Amino acid sequence: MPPPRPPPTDPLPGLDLESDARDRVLGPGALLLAGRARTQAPDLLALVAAIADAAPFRHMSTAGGRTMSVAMTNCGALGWISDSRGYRYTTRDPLTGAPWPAMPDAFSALAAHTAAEAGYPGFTPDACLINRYEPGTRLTLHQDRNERDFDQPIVSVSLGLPAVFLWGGPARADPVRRVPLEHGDVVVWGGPARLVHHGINPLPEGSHPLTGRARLNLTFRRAG
Ligand SMILES: O=C(O)CCC(=O)C(=O)O
Ligand SMILES: [Fe+2]
Repeated sequence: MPPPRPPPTDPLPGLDLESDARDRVLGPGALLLAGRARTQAPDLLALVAAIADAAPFRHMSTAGGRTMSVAMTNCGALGWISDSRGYRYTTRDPLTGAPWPAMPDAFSALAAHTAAEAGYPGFTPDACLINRYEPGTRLTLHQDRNERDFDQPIVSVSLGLPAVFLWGGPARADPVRRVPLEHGDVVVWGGPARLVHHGINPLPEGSHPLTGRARLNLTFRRAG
């Protein structure tokens, strides 16, 4: 049975406001909010498809000359890119020369709401990186550090195939925990956790009713 509709006065219709048994504190400043985007997922995925029509998924290259296995695009005022000159944020899509597609209201509302639930009120993202993983694709351990203000948290939304999130520490050599992420899960990290190393294990083979052989991840940031 579908979940009951929120009353019409709900300012954020469609959001899953309930806590979940899989909710988990990953460490000081970092929370897994399980399933918070599940109800909205079909709408989010339709918005991703519209964004990818204007700004196609592409495999970016690194300064070292490698091609990233994760396919990426962006929406919002700023988009994260990597090329032979390194990592940075741009206002335009280098592939098309056009500004990145606008961030849909449903995206910013979800990010703001889940950030507030995790203890970061007033989060207004200006960048949403959209990652697409296929089975075998991984994201090696890294810190998100191309943003101006590390006081702003990161909000990360998982859609489609499940994945194992690697959650380390501020130092690269810190022990790494394996955190299963499912469709609709939201991870928020900031404050003392803002520069924790994290990554995604190679995606296992599988097929999801909404995304097929893929996992989509939305990473919301205040970049500028
Ligand atoms: O796919 C994920 O869950 C993590 C993505 C990530 O860490 C990033 O894009 O910087
Ligand atoms: Fe990251």
